[in-house]
Amino acid sequence: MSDQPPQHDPHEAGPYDALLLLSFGGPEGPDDVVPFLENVTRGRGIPRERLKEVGQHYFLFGGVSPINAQNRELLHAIRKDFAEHGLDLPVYWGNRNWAPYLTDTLREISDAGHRRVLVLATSAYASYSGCRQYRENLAASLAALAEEGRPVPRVDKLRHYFNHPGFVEPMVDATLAALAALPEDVRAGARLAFTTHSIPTAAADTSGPVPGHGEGGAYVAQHLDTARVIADAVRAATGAGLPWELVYQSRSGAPHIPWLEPDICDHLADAHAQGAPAVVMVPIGFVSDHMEVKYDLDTEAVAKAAELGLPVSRAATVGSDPRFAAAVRDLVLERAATERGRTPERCALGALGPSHDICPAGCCPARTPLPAAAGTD
Ligand SMILES: CC1=C(CCC(=O)O)c2cc3nc(cc4[nH]c(cc5[nH]c(cc1n2)c(C)c5CCC(=O)O)c(CCC(=O)O)c4C)C(CCC(=O)O)=C3C
Ligand SMILES: [Fe+2]
Repeated sequence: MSDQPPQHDPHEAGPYDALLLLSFGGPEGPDDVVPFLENVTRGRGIPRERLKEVGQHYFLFGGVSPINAQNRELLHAIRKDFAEHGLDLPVYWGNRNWAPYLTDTLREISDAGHRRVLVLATSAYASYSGCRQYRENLAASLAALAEEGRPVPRVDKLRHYFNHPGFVEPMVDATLAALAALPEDVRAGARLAFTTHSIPTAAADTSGPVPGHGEGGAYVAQHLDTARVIADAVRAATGAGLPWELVYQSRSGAPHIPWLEPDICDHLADAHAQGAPAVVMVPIGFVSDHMEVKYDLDTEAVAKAAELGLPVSRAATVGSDPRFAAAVRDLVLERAATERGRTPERCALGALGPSHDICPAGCCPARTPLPAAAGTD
């Protein structure tokens, strides 16, 4: 037991002097699509055919990804929450792959005199793509600042928040709403399909330590933990224990490289063949209803379901839910307290417990090692 009070000081973000919302970025018009895809795929060996196809997904939506508007809303929600709770911490926004670019935002942060920056990535789980790649981009941008002779702020990254109640509870409500949107006669037998981005199995197997489960596998273990919490809450709310499964979407690698399966579309076909009357798709792997949700689920998977004659509905992601904004404040205050040498309470649902604050050495390695900020290596 600690002799310190478990609460965090509700107004104290020190030693931090800024929060940076770090996201993926997306195109905002037809002319942006190709340069955006070039930014995303530089050096990643994605087949040309796949790129053409993904470009078409964006063109179908006028060349506009919803992700930037969603991040502007999240930024607004976080600033509003901080202001309402007397937390005086400036919040900035930068992206890995589109304007506002991370390097430009960090330059602004440095020029404003900030020296300790906490980073909230719009990715809730471990994995190379969801964590280290963001840290590599941070390191590259900080190196650019050093090159320009600017003061380089120290950056830390908030822990993975997949199991924070402020992330999970909005998804429980969204799942219940999606269930209610199904025709009444198929609701009772509906299946829950929790979806996330597929990644290469090699990346999944090295995605970081899992408490009590050994060295790798955090990506799948964390998703299963969140899925189970939501499924249990849905059972508690409806009295019906619906069958559920974790499935994958948005695979992009060459066919001979194994990626996590089953794909959502194959899952819909299997569920239908097994007599499932309906499926609720719950995209727990994503923070907002961006293109992977709007195209891969709402367009492609919905078309597949229509072809099968299988009723489906899709749960909303957390987006800018005030509970998520409050969770961000909680995570900031928690980490700030930890940095000040306190032992704050660390909120987490599920069986895995709160994730590590600092990524351990060798965590979610890249195929080609690059410098990474905000971690042990
Ligand atoms: C785990 C994960 C997340 C979730 C965590 C997080 O959110 O970070 C995520 C999010 C996103 N992925 C996105 C877009 C893309 N991802 C691609 C490619 C890839 N993603 C991967 C993984 C992930 N991706 C991987 C292993 C690749 C293969 C190439 C490589 O090894 O790096 C490609 C290239 C074309 C293609 O092949 O699909 C695009 C265009 C957008 C923006 C959507 C919008 O514009 O609204 C978002 C939020
Ligand atoms: Fe992606």
